[in-house]
Amino acid sequence: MTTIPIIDISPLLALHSNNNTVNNNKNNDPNNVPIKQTIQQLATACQTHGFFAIIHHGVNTDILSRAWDESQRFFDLHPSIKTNVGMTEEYPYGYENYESLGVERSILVHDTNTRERDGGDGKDFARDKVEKRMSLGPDSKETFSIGPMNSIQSGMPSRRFPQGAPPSFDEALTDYYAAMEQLARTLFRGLALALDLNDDYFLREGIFDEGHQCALRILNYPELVEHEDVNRDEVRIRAGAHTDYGAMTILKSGGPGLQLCLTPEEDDGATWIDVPHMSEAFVINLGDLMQRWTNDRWRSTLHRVVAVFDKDWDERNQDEEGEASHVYRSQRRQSIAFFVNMNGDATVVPFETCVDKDHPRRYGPIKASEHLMQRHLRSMGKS
Ligand SMILES: O=C(O)CCC(=O)C(=O)O
Ligand SMILES: [Fe+2]
Repeated sequence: MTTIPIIDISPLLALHSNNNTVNNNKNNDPNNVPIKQTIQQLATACQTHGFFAIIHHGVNTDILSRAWDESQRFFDLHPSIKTNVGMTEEYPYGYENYESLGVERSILVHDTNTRERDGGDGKDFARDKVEKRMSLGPDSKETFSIGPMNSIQSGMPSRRFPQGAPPSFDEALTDYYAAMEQLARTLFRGLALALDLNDDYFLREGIFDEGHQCALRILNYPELVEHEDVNRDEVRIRAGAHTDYGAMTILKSGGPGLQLCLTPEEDDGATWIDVPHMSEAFVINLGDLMQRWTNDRWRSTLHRVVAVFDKDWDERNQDEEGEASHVYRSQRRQSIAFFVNMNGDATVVPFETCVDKDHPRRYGPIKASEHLMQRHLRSMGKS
């Protein structure tokens, strides 16, 4: 299959009624025909590519458009406002600016504290530095993330929003986060049934409850402009190839560019296929934790974001006769990723339904938070 399936998840929404339990109502019965079809489509998609698009998901369009518009406005703010909640070791959210050259690495972490510590002169120095790095583009992307609402149960730090950004930004992200939590619960019911488990398997206390560690990240890929003399056969990377760490990711993207890898490794022979952009859909991809949990039956697939160029005129670059030359323009791209992570203390051991004599257990038990930490350290080259 050279594209990802589009799955209508409306039959799953009914599974959510009546205090999250499946009752005898026909629409809520996992054996009814539309639900069975959806479950079958999910099982096939998770096993083939670990990627699928969902439609008829029931997410309120006002929540979507507010989060979208507020994100765009946020990224248009002055760097000194955007960077005032920086990502640090104790606060793994906030603002980051990456260089996307195959490997993602943070090139900018400045927060208010750094500036305050720098004293009077330091303020200007820090701002200068921020702006220099911001103008490093074109191969850059910037992100802002928030963690769970419930810091006590999740054990994660309380949310921080940048001073100077409007309260409507905080509200829009908070509402979007809540809508994604609900969508994650709906999807979890479908995924559990696709694994022959009880529909509330993932939603049990201590596994995915108020103490989960989901993270919401808004992303901005600035516009890229290149001149005709650049080698057009070379792929321009906007987000380097990676797999996501957690259970799954719910992605809303604003344009083409996302690709998934059909081969397990990114090497010279790697085959990349485009994930089609559909404005009304979310793209779901499974993460490493789900691959481990399913004993490698389901896939956490390597993906990346590349620049898609259109030929355009360069009005700024006219010759003596006033003739403009060509440039190649890749539009600014925005996306919102919701990383679905379990409760930190949830123990993950391959499901019984994924282990048999032909598929012996490949992994021992691990706590979800320990798995995330291992993945994080590996990405930083520390393990
Ligand atoms: O921006 C996108 O479309 C994908 C982002 C992504 O894969 C990620 O943040 O993990
Ligand atoms: Fe990703």
